[in-house]
Amino acid sequence: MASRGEDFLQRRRRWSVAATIRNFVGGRYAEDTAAGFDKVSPVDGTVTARVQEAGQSLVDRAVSAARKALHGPWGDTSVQERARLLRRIADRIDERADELLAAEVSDTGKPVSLAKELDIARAAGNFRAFADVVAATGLDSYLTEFPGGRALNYAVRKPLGVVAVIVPWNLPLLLLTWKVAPALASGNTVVVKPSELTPAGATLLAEILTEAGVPDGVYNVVHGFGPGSAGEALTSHPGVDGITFTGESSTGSAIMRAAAPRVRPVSFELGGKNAALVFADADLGKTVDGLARSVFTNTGQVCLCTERVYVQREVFDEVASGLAERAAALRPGRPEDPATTTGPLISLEHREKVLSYLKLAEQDGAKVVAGGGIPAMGPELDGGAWIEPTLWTGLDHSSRVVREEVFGPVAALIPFDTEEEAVTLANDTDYGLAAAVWTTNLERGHRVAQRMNVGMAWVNTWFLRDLRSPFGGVGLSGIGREGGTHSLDFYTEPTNVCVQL
Ligand SMILES: NC(=O)C1=CN([C@@H]2O[C@H](COP(=O)(O)OP(=O)(O)OC[C@H]3O[C@@H](n4cnc5c(N)ncnc54)[C@H](O)[C@@H]3O)[C@@H](O)[C@H]2O)C=CC1
Ligand SMILES: O=C(O)/C=C/C=C(\O)C(=O)O
Repeated sequence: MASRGEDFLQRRRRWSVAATIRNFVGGRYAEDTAAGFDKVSPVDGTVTARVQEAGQSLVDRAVSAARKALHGPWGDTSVQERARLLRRIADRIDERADELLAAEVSDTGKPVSLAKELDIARAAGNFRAFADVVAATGLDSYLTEFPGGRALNYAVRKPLGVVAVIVPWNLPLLLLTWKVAPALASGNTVVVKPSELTPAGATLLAEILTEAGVPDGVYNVVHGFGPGSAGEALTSHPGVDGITFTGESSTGSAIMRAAAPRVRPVSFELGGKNAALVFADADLGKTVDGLARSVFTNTGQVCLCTERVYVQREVFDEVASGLAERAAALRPGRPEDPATTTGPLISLEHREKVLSYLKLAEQDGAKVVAGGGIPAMGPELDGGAWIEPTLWTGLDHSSRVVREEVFGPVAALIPFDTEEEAVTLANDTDYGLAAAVWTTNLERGHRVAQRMNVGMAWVNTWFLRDLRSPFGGVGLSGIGREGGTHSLDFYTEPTNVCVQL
């Protein structure tokens, strides 16, 4: 085992990320592993770190450490103690926000301004929100009357146990803490497998949790890939009691198969092909602002991003040209440059996927009204995964571009005539994560939002979050809900006690 002190010192260098990113097991960095892989910057294609890949034996050790911690003093902590601990973690995140920011930016290449406002703020916010939720939430109790007697029924929550947390690369710290905070609030221990593309933040969080007083073995990190690597070893591990996952729908299916033999609970937040519905009565200025945010935020790499924009015919041209202007105004560049308003895609491999849809759109007869290719970034940045924000009109609803999740800064704009037609088009998808309705007619806003076959529908806004609300999707977009007490429902098992009086 490497000493904890050495690593802390190494990692305290502001704005730089340690050259070696290691696994964290039982409260310590694990010894060097035989296998490893490079972390490549999406900004310029340079190698920024070497990541130690966990094999089966290290995953075994991580799960054992988590099990041992569950049966140690952590298992006896009260809800109030855990709520206090979560608040200390949030405070420590604030104190080390610059280092987390450096890790997030190095992981993803996203603009510093975005990472600061969205990801780092939410990391602390997630711990505070679940401290509040767990402290305030009780369970049902009933006085049960029956002929000749009465009984008291009440339920107590117990932690699920050892939870595997598998997260993707698009909002790595936000999504990790969104799962780790309620898992710890509920008294579980976790083994985290961050995306192989974004390993730094989860590792730094291990130090922060340890400093805040999280006992050894409660939070473990194993690095690696999915199939044949740490991801598969973890999700198929018999010592894991539940799996929470965010990522692609097909990965969700693979994880479900891994969970099936022992019938373990899963919570899945998967992909989306989210629609925006713009009615002619919408405030078009605000709508185009909102649409631009919903299509282009994080270079379109948020599961909630809009990729289908249905616009009532009489305002179609105005909305299309307004949104195209917004696309053209986005400034790609280095994350730390204050003028930068958009980052690269996560990797050259992901850019290949997005480019394949750009090509397909043209083959399917799309008119490209913005972007459509790779921007010239200059010799320093041309090795990065840059892509132009892209908008299409003229695509048929049957095109794969309109039906499949692209996960980039792209959208197809499609006209409609009636509310009924808009609702039918928006719901004509295998996914069902999010939708946004843009109208000044609030009656219509409520009506249409409620008819959306999704987990989350916004009216005149997008990605406005209350962390107590249910978050998740239907169809290919997921199983279950997280957020507020919905998270506690996943991360705990209630035991009902019935006492005859
Ligand atoms: N929230 C969303 O909707 C997201 C969607 N995507 C989409 O998924 C595509 C692929 O991106 P990936 O990063 O490869 O997403 P992914 O779903 O394959 O990976 C997400 C996480 O799951 C792990 N994983 C993959 N296969 C696994 C397996 N069989 N068992 C256990 N863990 C496994 C990965 O290592 C990573 O930590 C992207 O091009 C994008 O379109 C990616 C990230 C998030
Ligand atoms: O919890 C949130 O506010 C955001 C979640 C976003 C995703 O799940 C995603 O992009 O995968």
